[in-house]
This record gives sequence, structure tokens and C-alpha cells, in this order.
Amino acid sequence: MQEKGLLIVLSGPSGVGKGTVRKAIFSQPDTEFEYSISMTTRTPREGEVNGVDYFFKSREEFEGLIEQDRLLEYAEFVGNYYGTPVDYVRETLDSGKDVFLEIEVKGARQVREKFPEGLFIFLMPPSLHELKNRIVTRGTETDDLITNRLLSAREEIEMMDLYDYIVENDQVELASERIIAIVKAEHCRRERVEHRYKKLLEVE
Ligand SMILES: Nc1nc2c(ncn2[C@@H]2O[C@H](COP(=O)(O)OP(=O)(O)O)[C@@H](O)[C@H]2O)c(=O)[nH]1
Ligand SMILES: Nc1ncnc2c1ncn2[C@@H]1O[C@H](COP(=O)(O)OP(=O)(O)O)[C@@H](O)[C@H]1O
Repeated sequence: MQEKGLLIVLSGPSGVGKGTVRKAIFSQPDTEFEYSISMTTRTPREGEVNGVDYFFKSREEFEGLIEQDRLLEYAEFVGNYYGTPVDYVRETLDSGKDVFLEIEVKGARQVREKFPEGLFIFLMPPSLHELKNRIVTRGTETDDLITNRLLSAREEIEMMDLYDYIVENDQVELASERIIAIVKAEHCRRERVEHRYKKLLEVE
């Protein structure tokens, strides 16, 4: 039987650098994860492409997906829905490939319930002051949205105990290297455990 891939979940507060770190990870030539493109009702930002950054949906379309049980998880974040397409994730894992989700914490909690064996990584800002700087510098949000995102950030950081690893995003290169190293180590750990288990059965 084909061995299943690993489900890798990266989350952390808005503005911490998840998207930037994810892109750095995926720009490595030997990256073998498959990125799961999320669905959202948020308006596309300048330069964002449907089917690349997100699948952009109307609220009605998104609620249809919820009703048809087509989402592995979903959450409302600062007034918009975000969700992970379940078929893509299951099919990709079944084909033996690792799937990489970049999602906020409420969604990650739902994934933990359905895939307790997943690898959950929380990206931390060096400080809340630096987090605010990053959201402001990115320049994609109005002042109200920045305030709301910072309020969410405090609640999100309180949920870091849910995660297997906490990685600081002080520098993009370092953070992405840490994440790649964690995934590699996790693969070794799981393979070794299974190997030991098989050996045990042989002795019996
Ligand atoms: N639960 C959930 N959150 C998601 C999903 N896709 C993106 N997000 C999160 O939704 C939040 C807002 O995303 P976005 O509007 O793109 O802003 P940004 O990540 O701050 O650039 C971020 O924390 C994303 O990681 C998803 O499929 N499910
Ligand atoms: N390690 C870092 N040091 C300084 N700035 C960063 C770092 N990581 C990301 N940024 C910047 O912070 C802003 C938010 O990053 P982004 O990837 O959009 O965050 P998120 O996806 O978590 O909301 C962007 O302007 C990005 O260039």
C-alpha cells in the first residue's frame, strides 16, 4: 500500500510572515511539499491571482462549499471566510505526497481534530511591536483592519500550545530553514518508529 504523505500546518498571527516564509520554502529547489491553495471570500489584493494565491469565492459560493462538506476546515477571519479544500488534501496525502497548509489558528484546531498525526508549526514574531511594523509596512490594510488584525494576533498567540513546534520568524531565510529541518526530522522520526515496530513483529 502507498504510504501516506505528511500533513504540515503552518500558522501564526496575521503579518508574522507566513506567506513570505512559505514562498521562501517553496522556492527551494528540493522542496517536495504540495501547497494547498485555500478558498476565501476576501477581495484579491493587487497582484493576487485566482487559483494561485487563493480561489476567490463569493459568500454564497463559500457557504455552498460548507453545506456540501467540501472543506477540511474553515474559519471566519476579520470579516471573511477562509477554508481548505478537503478533496485536494486527502487525494494528495493518499498519493504519498506531503501537503502544506498555511492557515490561521481556528482552522488549525479543526485540522488537529481530524488529523491528530499532522505536524503543526506556529510562526512567532520577534515581538508584538515588530508584528505591527510588518503589517503596517506591508501596506495592504486600512487602519481599522490593522487594529483588528492586531487584536486577533493576541488571541492567536495564546493558542500556541496547540502546536508541536514554535518557530521564530526573525529572518525569513532562518525561519524557512528551521521549518524544512523540522519536516525532515519528523520524517526520520516517523520512519524510524515504524521500522522499529516492524522489527519487533519479526522477532515475535
Ligand atoms: N482557517 C483558514 N485560514 C486561512 C486559510 N487560508 C489562509 N488563511 C489565514 O487567514 C488569515 C488571513 O489571510 P490573508 O487575508 O491572506 O492575510 P495575510 O495572511 O495576513 O496576508 C491568515 O492568517 C491566513 O493564514 C484557510 O484555508 N483556512
Ligand atoms: N523575517 C522578516 N523580517 C522582516 N520583515 C518580514 C519578515 N517576514 C515577513 N516580513 C514582512 O512582513 C510583512 C508581512 O508578511 P506576510 O508574509 O504577508 O505575513 P502573513 O502571511 O503572516 O500575514 C511583509 O511586508 C513581509 O515582507
